[in-house]
Amino acid sequence: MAPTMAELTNTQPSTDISDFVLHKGHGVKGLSETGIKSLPKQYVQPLQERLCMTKTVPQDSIPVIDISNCDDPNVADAICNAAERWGFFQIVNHGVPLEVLDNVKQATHRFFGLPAHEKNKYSKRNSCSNNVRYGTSFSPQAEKALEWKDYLSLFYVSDQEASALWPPACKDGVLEYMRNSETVIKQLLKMLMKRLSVNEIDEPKQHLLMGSRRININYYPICPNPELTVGVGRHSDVSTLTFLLQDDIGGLYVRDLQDDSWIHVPPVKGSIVINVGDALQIMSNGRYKSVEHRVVANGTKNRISVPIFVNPRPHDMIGPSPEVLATGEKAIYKQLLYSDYVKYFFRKAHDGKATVDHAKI
Ligand SMILES: O=C(O)CCC(=O)C(=O)O
Ligand SMILES: [Fe+2]
Repeated sequence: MAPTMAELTNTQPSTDISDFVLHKGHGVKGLSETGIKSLPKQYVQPLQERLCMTKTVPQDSIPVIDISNCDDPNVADAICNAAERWGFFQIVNHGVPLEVLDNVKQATHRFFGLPAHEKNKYSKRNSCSNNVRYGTSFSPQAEKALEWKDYLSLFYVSDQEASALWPPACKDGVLEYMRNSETVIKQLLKMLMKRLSVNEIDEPKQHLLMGSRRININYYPICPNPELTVGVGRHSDVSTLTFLLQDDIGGLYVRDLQDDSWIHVPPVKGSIVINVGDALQIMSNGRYKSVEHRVVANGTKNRISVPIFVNPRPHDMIGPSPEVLATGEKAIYKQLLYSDYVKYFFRKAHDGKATVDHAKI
């Protein structure tokens, strides 16, 4: 049984908290549910990593784009302009049924609602596959301060593997959401690549752009002293595109490239948040922006999100597209093996744009 608040407080040695959260699999959700009243010290972030509300701009927002008519050149323009200017946008009327979005949110709550010992079957230590991983924070062994988030990360190989290995509590909802997202992901990539003079997405290009997918289900429980920590620290994604469903709580902030402020991404019913990842920034030779973002912790509400990271395959080489360089533009990024790039990202704590800077020539 989970300890009570009196048994598990800030006065406990940090090894007890780590054992409870990390090793026994209670996660920060379990910690939050003990009724803990103050933030354990290992979650206290350095000042510069907390989001200072004076650096947020409440009146600004990223574009919300209606994509019901994908063949309309104005829609493609809006998508490509947003990818260049913001690196982030929301789409509505995208064709993924509301019911599918609701089902995957329910599936997420079902998984995190399981007892710790059930979730812990999928931890790094216990999981029977590297493609299924339950964990907490981002990279606890590399971090000086932990992040207030639990997750289940699922690397998709095939429906058959997913059926055999993914947790029964969530697999159907997650698979349904993945299947339903495929058409719109292809449409978005087609529009984005056209502006880069890639007029046809043939099979090799399709593999490079979306040859592998990872889906995470994230849980950000109620946090004591949310102002002292983060849900997710500043980072950009290593994907080509990220396709993110959030619930109605809010808390995701995006860096405004023009003035360094942070902009909230408000929940819009039925919308999907799309962001450019590092792989697309590299392939576009810097034209599309993989922008830093972060999630704040919340003192009164639990939040979930479900990102699909649309990626190259691990063994693909990524670099600026030949079509982009055909005009004589100078490459600003090296050619890299995608799996090396991803390993570099996961070896360290979240650190803003350091991963993509590492790919510069
Ligand atoms: O929870 C969110 O809204 C964003 C999560 C995120 O940025 C990520 O998982 O990479
Ligand atoms: Fe992200």
